[in-house]
Amino acid sequence: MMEQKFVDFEIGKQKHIALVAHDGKKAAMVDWCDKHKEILKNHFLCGTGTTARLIAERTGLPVRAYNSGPLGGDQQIGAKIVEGGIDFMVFLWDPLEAQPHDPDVKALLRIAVVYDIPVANNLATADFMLTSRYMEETYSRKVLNFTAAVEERVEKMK
Ligand SMILES: O=C(CO)COP(=O)(O)O
Repeated sequence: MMEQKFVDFEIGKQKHIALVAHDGKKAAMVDWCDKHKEILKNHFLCGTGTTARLIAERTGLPVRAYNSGPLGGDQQIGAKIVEGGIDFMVFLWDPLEAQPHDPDVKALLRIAVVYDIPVANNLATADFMLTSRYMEETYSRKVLNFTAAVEERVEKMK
């Protein structure tokens, strides 16, 4: 039997949301979280170190804090996406400021696409996502079947 190229991963009704913002976007992120805290409180929240702390302090919501972005926080969140522990992300990256950890930023954005998780990179998209009917439902995201992909690659490399 031909192996499926993609497999379904379910995003539950309760989302595992990563919140990440560059310095120039932190105020906007904190304001946005405060404005939407009645919705956000129904989900599991996490974020890069500084962003998570600022959101938790302003809103009173529990936000699991990973390392600060430039110190590996983006990579930790990327790893969690790979493991299936994060399935929704608001990442307000700053288009007007160079980042020392730009490769990590790119890697996180890339892995979010690979794992087909909803990602907002600006407030308008974040608003659309948060008011989507899928916030109240489960959603089936499509992820490349890595078992089949590895099998195929191993056969090819032999
Ligand atoms: O740099 C970041 C994302 O790339 C954010 O990290 P902090 O939330 O620790 O500032």
